Amino acid sequence: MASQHDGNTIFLSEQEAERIRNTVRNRVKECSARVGHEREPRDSQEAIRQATGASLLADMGGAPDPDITQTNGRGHGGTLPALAVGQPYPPCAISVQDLQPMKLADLRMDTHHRGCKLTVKRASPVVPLTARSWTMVQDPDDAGGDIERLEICLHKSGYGDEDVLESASGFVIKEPYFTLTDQGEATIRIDHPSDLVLCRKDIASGSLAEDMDATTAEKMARSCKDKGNAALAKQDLQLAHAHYTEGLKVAQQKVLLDTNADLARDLSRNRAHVNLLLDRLDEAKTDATASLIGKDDQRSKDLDSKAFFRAGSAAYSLGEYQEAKDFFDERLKLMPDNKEATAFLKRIRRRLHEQETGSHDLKKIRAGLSRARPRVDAATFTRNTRVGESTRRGRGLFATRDIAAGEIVMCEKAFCVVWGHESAALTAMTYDLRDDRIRVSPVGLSKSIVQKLLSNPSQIERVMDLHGDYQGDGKAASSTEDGPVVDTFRVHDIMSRNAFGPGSQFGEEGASNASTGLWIWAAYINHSCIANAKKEYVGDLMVIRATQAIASGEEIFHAYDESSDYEARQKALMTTWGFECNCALCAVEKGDDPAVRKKRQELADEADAFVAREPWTNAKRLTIVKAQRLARSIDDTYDGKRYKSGLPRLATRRIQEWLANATPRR
Ligand SMILES: C[S@@+](CC[C@H](N)C(=O)[O-])C[C@H]1O[C@@H](n2cnc3c(N)ncnc32)[C@H](O)[C@@H]1O
Repeated sequence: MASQHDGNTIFLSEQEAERIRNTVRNRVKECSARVGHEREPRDSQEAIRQATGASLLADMGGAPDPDITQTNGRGHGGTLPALAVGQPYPPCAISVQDLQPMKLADLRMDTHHRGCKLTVKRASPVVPLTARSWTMVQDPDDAGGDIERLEICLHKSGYGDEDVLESASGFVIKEPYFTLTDQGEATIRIDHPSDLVLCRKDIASGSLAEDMDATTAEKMARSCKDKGNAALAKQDLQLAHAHYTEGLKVAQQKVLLDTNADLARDLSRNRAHVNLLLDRLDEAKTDATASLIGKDDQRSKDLDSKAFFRAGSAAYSLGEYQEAKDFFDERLKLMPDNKEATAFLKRIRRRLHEQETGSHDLKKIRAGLSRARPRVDAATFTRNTRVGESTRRGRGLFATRDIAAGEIVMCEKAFCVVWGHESAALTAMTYDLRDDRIRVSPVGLSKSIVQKLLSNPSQIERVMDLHGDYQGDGKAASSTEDGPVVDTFRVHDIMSRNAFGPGSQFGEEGASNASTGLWIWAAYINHSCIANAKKEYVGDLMVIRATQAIASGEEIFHAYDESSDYEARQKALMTTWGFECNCALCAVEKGDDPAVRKKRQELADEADAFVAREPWTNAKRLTIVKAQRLARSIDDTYDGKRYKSGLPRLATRRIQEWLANATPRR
C-alpha cells in the first residue's frame, strides 16, 4: 500500500518484532505436533465463567487483548493488533445441506474438517477484542455438556458494527477448522465469513410441507411480510431482510404463485428497499425487477414505478449508469410528472457524460466533499486506456490514443475506501510466515472489501482478477445455496499488492489509521521511478494525469513510491509490492558510489527540512540564495555523464519546486 504521508512511520522494536515472530512460530510448531490429535473436553462451567468474566471486562474496556503489540512512531498512539498471515486455506464451497453433520466431540486438533458441518448454539456472552471475537458454544441438544471455544478473526462484524457472534444464538460452521490460538488454547476458528451460517431464533423456518394448501401458505407468507415490515419500522434491517426472505420462500411455492402471485411481488419489492439500505445492490436490482406487475391500472403503475426507482438506484450505485437510465426512463413513463425522476435522470446523464468523456467538474466535486461526505458522486472514466501484457511486470495499462502532457489519462471512483476517521479503519502489524516479514497492514480495508463482495457478488470476479500472491482455488467467483463464497486470504493478498492511500483529506490521520482504498482499473498500472503519469485524489476519486505526452500504445506508469532515497525506495517496493525496480533511473542509481549516494541523501534531507521550515511566499533574497546553493550541491552529486537528460534527479525535486514557487520579497 503506498501512502501519501510517508512521514508517519510506525516503528517496532527488534524485541517486539522477535516476540511476534516467536509467538507465531511457536503456535505453528505446536499445531503441527498435534495435527489429528483428539480434542480434550473442557469443563463447561469453568469455560462459561471464563468467557463471562472476559466479556464483562471487555464491556468495561479492559479485556486483556493478547493480539495487541507495542509500537512507536510519529502521530501514533502506541498499540496495534499483531496478526499472523500467510497460512491460507480455501473457504468451504459446499452448501450446508450437502455437508455431513458432526459433533464437538468429533473435532480433531489442527484439522480442517472437510465435508462436515457443526451446528452449535452460543453458551456464553461474546468477548469482543480489537481484531477478533470469541465465545463458547455447545452442541444444540446437549445442555450443560460438551463445550468449545469459537472465534472469528478480523471479519467479526457484518453490516454496520454489530458483532456477528452477538447477532445470532446459533451457528452452522461449515468445514470447521479446529486449531490453537497464539496463546495455545484450543479453538474453532472462522477466517472466511462465508463459512459461518447464522441461525436467528426469531426467524421461523419457511420449509413448506409438501401438501400445504394455498390458504395456509398465504397466511405464513403474510405473517413473514408483516414481521418484516415491523422490523423495518424499527430499523432492524437484517431482521427485516431475513423475514422477507422466509416469506419469499413460501410465496414462491407453486401453490401460492397460482393463487396469489402478488404476495411474492410485494415481498420482493419490500426486500429490494431493505437491500438498498443494506447496500446489497445486486439483490436490490433483482428483487425490484422481480416485483414488476406490468398492468395498466393505477395501483399497479404506482407499485411498478416504485420498483423502477429501486432497481434504478441500485444500478446507479453499482456505476451501471446506462441501466439506471433505462429504469428511470420506465419510471418516468409511468409517472410523467414525477419531478424526482426527472432530476435523477439529469444526474444520470451527467455521469454518462463523465464516463464517456472524462470531463469531470473537479472543482465542483471537491467543493461537495466533507468529513461527513468523503465519497464522490462521479463516474469512472477509462476510455483512454486498456489492460495489456507488460514485459516482466505482469499486466499493465496502455494508452489507446495519444494523450497530451497534463491531460487526464483516467479517473476512477474507488471500489472501496476506508477513511482514517471511520470506524472501519483498522491497521495491524501482520507477520507473514511466507517471507518472514512484518508489515503495517490496513486490514480494515480487506475486511470492508470482503463485506462488499459478500453483499454484491457481481463484483467478485473483478476483484479476484487482480494481482495477488495467493491464488486460492484460482476460480473467479463461486457461491453455494447459502450465498456467495469469498476467500478472505486471497482478498488480503490482493489488497496488499493493489491498495493505495488517498491521504488525509478529511483531518488528522497517522500511519495507524491511514485512509486506504482499492481502485480496480488503476490497479493495473505498473510502477516506474521515471513515470509518465501522476495520481491525485479528489475524495475517493483517483485522477491519473499525464506528466508528459504519452503516445497511443505506450504503457502508463506512476510511481508507487516517490522517495529520492534509492535504498529506502527499493526496500519499500520489495516489502510492499514484492518486486525490484529496474527502470533506467534505478539502473544508474544502483551504480552510484555508496558514499555519494549517502551524501546526496543527507543534502536531500537538509533540503526537505529547509522546505518545511521556510515559506516560499515573500521569501528573503538571502533565503532564496541559500535554496539555490542547496539545489546546486545536490545537483553536484549527480554525475552528468551518467545522468543523461531525461533521467530525473529525484533528490532535487522538492527544493526545485520551492524555488519555482518562490517570489522574492519586494
Ligand atoms: C498494482 S499491481 C500492477 C498490475 C500488475 N502488474 C498485474 O499484473 O495485475 C502491482 C504489482 O505489479 C507488479 N509490478 C508493478 N510495477 C512493476 C515493475 N516496475 N517491475 C516489476 N513488477 C512490477 C508487481 O508484482 C506488483 O506487486
